[in-house]
Amino acid sequence: MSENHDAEQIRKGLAGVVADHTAISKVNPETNSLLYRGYPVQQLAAQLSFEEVALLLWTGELPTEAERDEFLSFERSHRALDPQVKAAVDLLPTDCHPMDVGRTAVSVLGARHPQAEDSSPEVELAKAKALFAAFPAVVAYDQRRRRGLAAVEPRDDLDYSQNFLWMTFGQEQAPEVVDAFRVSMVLYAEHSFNASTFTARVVTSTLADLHSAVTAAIGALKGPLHGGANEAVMHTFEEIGIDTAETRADAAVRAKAWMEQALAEKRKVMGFGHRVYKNGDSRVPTMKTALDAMVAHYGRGELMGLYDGLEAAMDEAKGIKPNLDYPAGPTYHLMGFDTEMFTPLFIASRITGWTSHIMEQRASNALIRPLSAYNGPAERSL
Ligand SMILES: CC(=O)SCCNC(=O)CCNC(=O)[C@H](O)C(C)(C)COP(=O)(O)OP(=O)(O)OC[C@H]1O[C@@H](n2cnc3c(N)ncnc32)[C@H](O)[C@@H]1OP(=O)(O)O
Ligand SMILES: O=C([O-])CC(=O)C(=O)O
Repeated sequence: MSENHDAEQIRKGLAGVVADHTAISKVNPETNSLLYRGYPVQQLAAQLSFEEVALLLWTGELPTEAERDEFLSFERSHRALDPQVKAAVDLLPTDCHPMDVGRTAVSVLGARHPQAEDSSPEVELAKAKALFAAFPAVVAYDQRRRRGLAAVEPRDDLDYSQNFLWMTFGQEQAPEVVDAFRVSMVLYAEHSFNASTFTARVVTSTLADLHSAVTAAIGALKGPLHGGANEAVMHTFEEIGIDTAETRADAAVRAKAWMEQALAEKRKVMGFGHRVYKNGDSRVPTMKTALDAMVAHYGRGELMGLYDGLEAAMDEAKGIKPNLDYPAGPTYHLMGFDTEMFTPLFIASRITGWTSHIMEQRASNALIRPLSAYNGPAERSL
């Protein structure tokens, strides 16, 4: 085929283009539902650990008790911060973006992997599991070093979510906090052909290795139109101004006025809208329940005034609904993470979805290479 294509064939942003099959998840905007391997995400978030959900995504089935226990012990024994990764992170300034730290850490883990160039199914699954286990220590250490604190060793008597929070804050957290964190991990894990997952599939389609694909996916996740929106939500709250002494109703009034002004200035407000869901994101109610629990736990009702005010004003003006990043941002804020750390938390979760897609792409590969409609100068001579 030549590159003489009609401009009408262009689907800007690949909107509405069906690029391939996937058996990993189904996003259905008509029923406002999301299934992981056939199971509604709400049920998974209510009943399963994040470790079990990870196994489901990778293998396609819920683990047996023996499979689960084997993975739990693997995960616990692969949590420690690799000294070489720590050394690489220490070379990075403490004011660089934490997504750059995450991207660098995955790249270093890839380069140091003893089977870096082996992409056989068994090795690839083992790489995915090891990355899942290793990444929390990177985020936790990065959060701590920015506060001038030393790394905290993992504890193998704690589950994934408990240990993640332990390594970050050096304290065991209340069960409701751990549970809200677990729910966020389950909800962020997988969402079909979103920009970062598609990036991972494009890289895999060239037959590159898993760590290269995940490193590229992290780059795609960083932007505020995708994963970076959870951080951006908190910046919006900060721009409006968080006043812990304010009533919920007063905060809502201020937030509404801020949103009206922002929309009048044609600003995009992060945390709202979605390429696929046009009538609300299937994951928001579950994440909002987790946020409500954190608001009650930390006694921070005024934050929900900002939340309600922005949501109502956006709905009134444009009918645009919040996406998952909207409740997730303030949830992580209440837990004590710095705002810039929110998107690396998304990485920790999405490693499961990305690596599942990498394995699916590799198992049925075709190089991803679309066409373009040339609109540069006509042929000319020097
Ligand atoms: C986990 C995730 O990655 S979820 C997504 C996280 N991203 C964000 O929250 C970023 C903010 N949202 C957005 O930019 C968009 O809604 C996207 C990129 C997510 C999806 O957008 P698309 O499907 O490409 O729709 P598009 O950006 O063209 O928006 C359609 C219309 O709605 C408006 N719109 C969409 N989202 C927003 C928003 N958040 N704030 C203000 N206006 C918006 C657009 O300005 C546009 O209006 P127009 O037709 O008058 O020009
Ligand atoms: O599906 C998308 O485009 C973005 C999204 O919600 C996700 O990746 O979780």
